Amino acid sequence: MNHSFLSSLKHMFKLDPNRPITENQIEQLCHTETGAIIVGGTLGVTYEDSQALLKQIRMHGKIAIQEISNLQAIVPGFDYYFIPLVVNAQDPKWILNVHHEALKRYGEWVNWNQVFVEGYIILNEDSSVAKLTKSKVPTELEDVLAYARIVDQMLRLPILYVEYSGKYGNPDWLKAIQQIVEYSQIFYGGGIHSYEKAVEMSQYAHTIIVGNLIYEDFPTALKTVPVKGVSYTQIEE
Ligand SMILES: CC(C)=CCC/C(C)=C/CC/C(C)=C/CC/C(C)=C/CC/C(C)=C/CC/C(C)=C/CC/C(C)=C/COP(=O)(O)OP(=O)(O)O
Ligand SMILES: O=P(O)(O)OC[C@@H](O)CO
Ligand SMILES: [Mg+2]
Repeated sequence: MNHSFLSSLKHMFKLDPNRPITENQIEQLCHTETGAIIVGGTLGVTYEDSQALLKQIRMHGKIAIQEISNLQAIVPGFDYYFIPLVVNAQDPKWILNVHHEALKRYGEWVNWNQVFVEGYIILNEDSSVAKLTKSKVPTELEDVLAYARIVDQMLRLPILYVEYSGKYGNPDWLKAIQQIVEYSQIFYGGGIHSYEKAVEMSQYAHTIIVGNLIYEDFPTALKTVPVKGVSYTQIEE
């Protein structure tokens, strides 16, 4: 592991610019021990909504990361940018075509020290992201591990994002992924709806991400963050 910022992240919240949240709720999220706040979603993400979230996160001094999902909504001023690359997408637009388009427009202004590419494996076929990217969702572990090897060993991407968006994943699969990954930081996201689930997936992922729960059960979302000094079970680096 050679990315000190990434390796400091145990937990992150993901705010969807397309969903309503109050200023007070953002303040409460920022005052937890979460490592950073990601701004991103699959559908209906606009420049204005993303910028409004950035402003509020900034007010509370938390690290703000934009996860870019469409070209029209790239907002300058975030601390970091995460660029998804969906390795099981079947629609070529979402493999590298959209990235090519982005770099044609913005390539000369990108500060690469702020950018991390995320190799996404989409594992919930009912999620918006699976439908948008026409992802081929594996049903066998051996296929998942082959995708993980593409991200980790073949492409050497800094982040392997195991994405179950909207559904809790299979901890055995995460454990198997953890056992073969050597380089990438493992992000896990999907269906974390309690502190216990956060602890369970933190055994197998370096970083867990909580999204929908913020909008469905705010008090429980706050409770998924490890308390200062009482961290989740640490995984060996
Ligand atoms: C000038 C300046 C500020 C430059 C900085 C910008 C920068 C670093 C540019 C780099 C150039 C570049 C390569 C940009 C990439 C552009 C781009 C549009 C990439 C597409 C990425 C992609 C494959 C998107 C598909 C969707 C996806 C993977 C989204 C990720 C987020 C996600 C999975 C959210 C979960 O969805 P959610 O909304 O929660 O789902 P539900 O609705 O079901 O809940
Ligand atoms: O919304 P949930 O299911 O928490 O998933 C979080 C994140 O992985 C979505 O990109
Ligand atoms: Mg969501």
